[in-house]
This record gives sequence, structure tokens and C-alpha cells, in this order.
Amino acid sequence: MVDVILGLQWGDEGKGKIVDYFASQYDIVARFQGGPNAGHTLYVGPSKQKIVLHQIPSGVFHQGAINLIGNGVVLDPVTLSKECATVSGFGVDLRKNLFISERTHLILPTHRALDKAAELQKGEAKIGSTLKGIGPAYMDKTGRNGLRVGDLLHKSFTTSYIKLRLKHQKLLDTYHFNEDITAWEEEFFEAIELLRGLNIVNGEYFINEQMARGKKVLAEGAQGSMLDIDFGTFPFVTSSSTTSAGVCSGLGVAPQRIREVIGVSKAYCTRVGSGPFPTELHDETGEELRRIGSEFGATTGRPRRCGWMDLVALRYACMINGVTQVVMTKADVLDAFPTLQVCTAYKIDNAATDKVPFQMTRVPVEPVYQSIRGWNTDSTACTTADSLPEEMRSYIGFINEQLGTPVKYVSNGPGREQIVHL
Ligand SMILES: Nc1nc2c(ncn2[C@@H]2O[C@H](COP(=O)(O)OP(=O)(O)OP(=O)(O)O)[C@@H](O)[C@H]2O)c(=O)[nH]1
Ligand SMILES: O=P(O)(O)OC[C@H]1O[C@@H](n2cnc3c(O)ncnc32)[C@H](O)[C@@H]1O
Ligand SMILES: N[C@@H](CC(=O)O)C(=O)O
Ligand SMILES: [Mg+2]
Repeated sequence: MVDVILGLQWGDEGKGKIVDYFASQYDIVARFQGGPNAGHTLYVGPSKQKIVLHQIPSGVFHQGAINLIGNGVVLDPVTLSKECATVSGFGVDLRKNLFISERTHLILPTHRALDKAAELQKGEAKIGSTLKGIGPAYMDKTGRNGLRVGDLLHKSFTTSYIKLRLKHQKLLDTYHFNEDITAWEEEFFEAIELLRGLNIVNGEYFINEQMARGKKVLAEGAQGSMLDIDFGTFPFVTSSSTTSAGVCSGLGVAPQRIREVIGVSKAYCTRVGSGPFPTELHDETGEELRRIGSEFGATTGRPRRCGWMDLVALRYACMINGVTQVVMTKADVLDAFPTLQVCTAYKIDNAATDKVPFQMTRVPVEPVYQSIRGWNTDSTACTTADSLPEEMRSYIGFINEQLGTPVKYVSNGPGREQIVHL
């Protein structure tokens, strides 16, 4: 049995915290897509130290939980070795509880260079990539050129690496991109030594055999549904399948194994990088959301764009993922706002629609808002549904009704314990 936690917006919904909260109920936590572009923020240990995980699943601080990096992920060995050092510092024995699929594709130093070169060439039309080499690594996967973790165990790895690097170098020359990657390569070759010493497994047999023994799996998504390569706001998307469909191809589990699809949504909306964002606020309210919600990229530190809740996009995300329950995060960030706006429809060419259009860049998309009274009180100490401010309960009730999918939890602070079961 597999339950899934994934993002319903443009990422950074707080999936890391929610996975960490639920992880104790599972035997295995498995990442199924994305790579070091992700930043999953957790607060761990008695001192509640802030940790940002990029590739290691967010169940890693739970004793006994096995963490699997699935074949759908693209893995940067350098980032991984830094994360391993941080996590091991907490006494976690990664040789016991971290497993990596041999089919996981590797991000090479030249993938990072190619990412930079492509963004530079796009100029104003840039995607706003995190520049971690994600797009180029997935291109090599679908182009059938990539190198995989399992390749590290073969003598021919260095020869294959040099061959692929040469190919990349030719491409970089066409971009007239010149960057000395010697230092990146040194780090890369050091890091793959560490990677070779970790548990490299056949991920699909591993996870299916564990399930056959009755073990419960929590699949952890990165980014969000509106950044999905197929269903997101293309071309301003990431390069992986961020939706529940990605769980099957990114871990090797059959669709009928999936039980709950837990969709995580902020109580408002953010986006980092370029691309359409109908409810974006370019005013003081947007700045307030950013300041109160500390909306800065966990990976790049870039300011996140902020706006009101978009129910058109959220309904769409619930539909394509088959969401069975919603977790609403960062409700406390709205504590200070006397009135809230919720987008219930889009106006395109003067006609209202409740559907996400094919593209949102060429024709202006105007949000149609419904005003809702805010609660204007501190909600961060609430621990039960009854103790939540009445207006917050009405806000959630309205969203429930509009989505047709139940909001089952509300998160009212970044701490592990700051979550209320409704
Ligand atoms: N105030 C507040 N902060 C929260 C809450 N839940 C999570 N956070 C914080 O909100 C931020 C969420 O961003 P990320 O950690 O990047 O989210 P993510 O969904 O794991 O990230 P990606 O996979 O990179 O999309 C983090 O700083 C969390 O600590 C909440 O309920 N209230
Ligand atoms: O996947 P890359 O090329 O790094 O970026 C494409 C696009 O997606 C945004 N993005 C990537 N990872 C995340 C993430 O973990 N949270 C939020 N947004 C993300 C990036 O900003 C670009 O807009
Ligand atoms: N994953 C990132 C994206 C970024 O840092 O730009 C975030 O947490 O916002
Ligand atoms: Mg993040």
C-alpha cells in the first residue's frame, strides 16, 4: 500500500513538514521525482533545528523508517554528500536507512552548466530555473544518453562519463558558454565515491518486496502540480511528473497500490521563478504575505511571488491527482489579514471560466474573487478543530465546498506539532 503526499500549487506548500509529521505511520518514505531543485524544510531534534533536505526523503529523522530515492529522481552526488554529512550529524545511520535506486539518473557538472547556458540564452523568457541541472539531466534521460546510479558500479563509468561530457561540451560551445567546471568535477568525483558506498538497490523490486511483506509506503513529491511537465503552466514548469501519475513511473509501483493521495496546499499561493500566476499580488498585501510567511526559496533564497488562494488551479490539481484529502498549510500566515480574497473563476476575453486554460501567457487571465472575512487573531497555539477561530473554520468550509475534496488537516505553524486534525 502506498499513500502519496504531493503539492497542489507551484511548490513550497510545506510538503517536507507534512511528510515529517506523517512519517512515523509508515515503514518507507520514498521520493519519486525532482532532485536538488527541491527544498524541504523540517525542524528536528530537541532544539528544533532547521534542516533543508533536497534529495534525501523527509522521513530520514524517524528511527526505523527506510528512505528510498526512487528511479524518477535525478540525483546530484555533490548535493547528496553534503546532505548526508548534515543528516549523519544528527546520529542517523544512512548506511542502514537510505536506499537509492540503481535506475536513478545522475546530474553531472555539465548538466548544471547546460542549465545556466540555456537560461542565459532565453534572456527575458527564462524559466527561472534553480540552475541545479534538472532540465538537462531529464533531457538526457528521455534522450537515452544519461548515466544512472547503477553505472557507477561498473568499470566503464569514467569512459561513459567522458563521452557524455564531450557531447555536452559541444552543446555548450553552440551556446558560446564558457565556465571552468574543474572544481565542480573534482567535487563530483569525490562525491561518487561516497555514493558507491551507500545502498544501491533495484528500487522496483525493493519497494514491491517490502509491500509484499505488509510494509507501508509514503511517496513524497517535490515541487507542485502546476509545475508538472505535462499539466503545469508549460513552458514555465519543471521537467518531471510531479503528480500522482509520477509515483508509478518514479518508483515502479502499480496504480492500484495507491490508497490515499494527500494534496498539500497553502492557505494562499506562492510561486518562485517565472511564469503565469493569476492571483499574484504586486502590492503591499503581497509583500506582507512574503514577510509573514518567510517566502524565500529554501534552495536558492529567491523571494517567492505571493498571492491569494486560486481555487481554479486547486480544483484542477485535485482532479488530475485524484486527491482524497487536502492538508492546508500556513493558515497562520493569514492571521493578520482582516479580509481574504479567494479566486473562484478566471475571466478570459471577458468570459468567466472555472477551467485552467491551455496557456495563460498570451491572453490575460483575470481572477474573479470572492471576499471572505479573516479571523484576525493568533491561531498558532490552536491544537484542536474546535479551538480554531470561527472565521478560519468558515474559510476552510468554503474551500471544502468549492473543491469537493475534504480539507482534513490545517497546519498553523512550521513546527512538527503545529497541525490540527479537522
Ligand atoms: N508559518 C508556517 N510555516 C510553515 C507551515 N508549514 C510549513 N511552513 C514553512 O513553510 C515553508 C515551506 O517551504 P518548503 O519547505 O520549501 O516546502 P516544500 O513543499 O517542502 O518544498 P518543495 O518540494 O521545494 O516545493 C518552510 O519554510 C516551512 O518551514 C505552517 O503551517 N505555517
Ligand atoms: O526545475 P528547475 O529547472 O530548477 O525549475 C523550473 C521551475 O520550477 C521552479 N521550481 C523548481 N523546483 C522548485 C521547488 O522545489 N519549489 C518551487 N519551485 C520550484 C523554479 O523556480 C522554476 O520556475
Ligand atoms: N525549492 C525551492 C525553489 C528555490 O529555492 O528557488 C524553494 O524552496 O523555494
Ligand atoms: Mg521548497
